[in-house]
Amino acid sequence: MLEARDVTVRYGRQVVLDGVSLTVEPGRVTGLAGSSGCGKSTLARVLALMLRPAAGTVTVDGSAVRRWRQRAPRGLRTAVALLYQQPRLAVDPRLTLTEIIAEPLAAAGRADPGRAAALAAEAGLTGDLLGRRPHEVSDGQLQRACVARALSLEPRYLVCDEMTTMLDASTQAHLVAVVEAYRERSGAGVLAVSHDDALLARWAHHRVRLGGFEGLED
Ligand SMILES: Nc1ncnc2c1ncn2[C@@H]1O[C@H](COP(=O)(O)OP(=O)(O)OP(=O)(O)O)[C@@H](O)[C@H]1O
Repeated sequence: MLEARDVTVRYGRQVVLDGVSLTVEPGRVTGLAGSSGCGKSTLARVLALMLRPAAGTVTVDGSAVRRWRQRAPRGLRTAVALLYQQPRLAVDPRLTLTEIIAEPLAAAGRADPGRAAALAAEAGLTGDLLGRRPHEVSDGQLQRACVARALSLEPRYLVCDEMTTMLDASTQAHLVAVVEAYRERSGAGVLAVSHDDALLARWAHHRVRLGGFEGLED
């Protein structure tokens, strides 16, 4: 289980999360909804070990997180993958899509071009796109590469923060299907953050609304 308990986050004097708790179970999709600015992305970053909360705890399959971002132990860092709304902010613009997808495997000393190619194909990237750099592809194509990259180290949890919000309906459906296929074969848990209630109604096993109705689930 990926769990945030009593998490508080402040930006300066603004309290963005005040004692919030949320769990993501293996093999299940938790939907996180809530109005704009209520702190969904902040909670997503805390759960992806990218942001240290001012108070509260995060545990990954029972291991308490004590160090964050690059200081977190590799085993914990790679257990949770984060997908953002804007893929252009998440990639090195100098790399080709193949290099972007292969990067985590190479960094882990497990370079495997065949696996990177298979992930790219599963994410719907055709061969002609793989040698291109981010500025030569669309947002949807770049997000496909980010999804392939996120799956490369077989994370136990995926945090999808408005992963498909900017994309057309068919790309959205395909990327959700790729994440779902991965979840079903790996047993990974998914946190799907979205302001799109219709998407969460289709995708999530249960939904949590942040802000005002904290803890209310359906
Ligand atoms: N790095 C930051 N520094 C200061 N304030 C921030 C920072 N990041 C977010 N905030 C503020 O914290 C609040 C919560 O932001 P957050 O992005 O977590 O909300 P959200 O629910 O994901 O919103 P949206 O649905 O619009 O993406 C907002 O008021 C935002 O302005």
